[in-house]
Amino acid sequence: MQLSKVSFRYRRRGPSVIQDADVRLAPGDVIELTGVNGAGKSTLLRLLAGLARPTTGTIAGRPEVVGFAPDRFPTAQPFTVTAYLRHMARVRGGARWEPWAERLTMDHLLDVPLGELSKGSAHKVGLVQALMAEPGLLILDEPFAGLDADTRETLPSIAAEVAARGGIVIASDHQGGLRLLPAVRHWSLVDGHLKESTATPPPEHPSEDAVVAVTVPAGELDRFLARMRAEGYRAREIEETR
Ligand SMILES: Nc1ncnc2c1ncn2[C@@H]1O[C@H](COP(=O)(O)OP(=O)(O)OP(=O)(O)O)[C@@H](O)[C@H]1O
Repeated sequence: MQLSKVSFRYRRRGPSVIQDADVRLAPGDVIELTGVNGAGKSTLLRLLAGLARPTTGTIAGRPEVVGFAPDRFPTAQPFTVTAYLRHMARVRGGARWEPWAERLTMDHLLDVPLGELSKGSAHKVGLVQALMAEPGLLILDEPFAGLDADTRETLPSIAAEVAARGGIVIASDHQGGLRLLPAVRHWSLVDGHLKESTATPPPEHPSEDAVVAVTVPAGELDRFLARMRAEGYRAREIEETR
């Protein structure tokens, strides 16, 4: 996917929110987008999603299936969570939403009307509708805001899995939630200009390794190891010696 000299302004004589963004996204990229409030992160994400069109410049090669989880999921809709997700699954050609709802621990929310959801719960519904169609481009606007600890921990592995099957993942994030993943690209928006920084933020504990042993049911071993590796840890099976 290629952005070529992309600029965007909301009003004809208004200021350019995005100026001359020239950037390429490759399958498997995970990108963290930062910038101060009002820098234009949501605007850039909407341009990438195809929900807004560049004022000038072009965006080419957008993957066919785009999943977009907005920063504020629109809850003013007369559905329960299940009815909404079923509807979205039909729109998405029979996509499976149930495994995602389970993974994001939403069982207790399924019968709740959208309008009665808390901010974090509504956000999870937005995540499920974005993930269910196996997007080639997954766009997450402030995905960690308001999420409970379990879901915050799950999200990086989900991003890594989407990338591992060739999807592009881009998330605006103030909280560094994706930084543990290996090979994350860092974009920042400053005065309308999109900059890529090559410097990876230093690990929190640069020279210290801790080794832990974890016991998991044999049937879950492969999934557990894959999840740990997706999050950038070195993980291997140890032969039981006792
Ligand atoms: N619909 C709109 N009409 C006019 N201006 C808008 C509109 N939406 C956003 N803007 C302006 O565009 C600029 C960028 O907004 P945007 O929401 O993209 O920033 P952001 O980086 O996502 O901010 P935040 O971190 O607060 O979510 C801001 O100056 C904002 O006021």
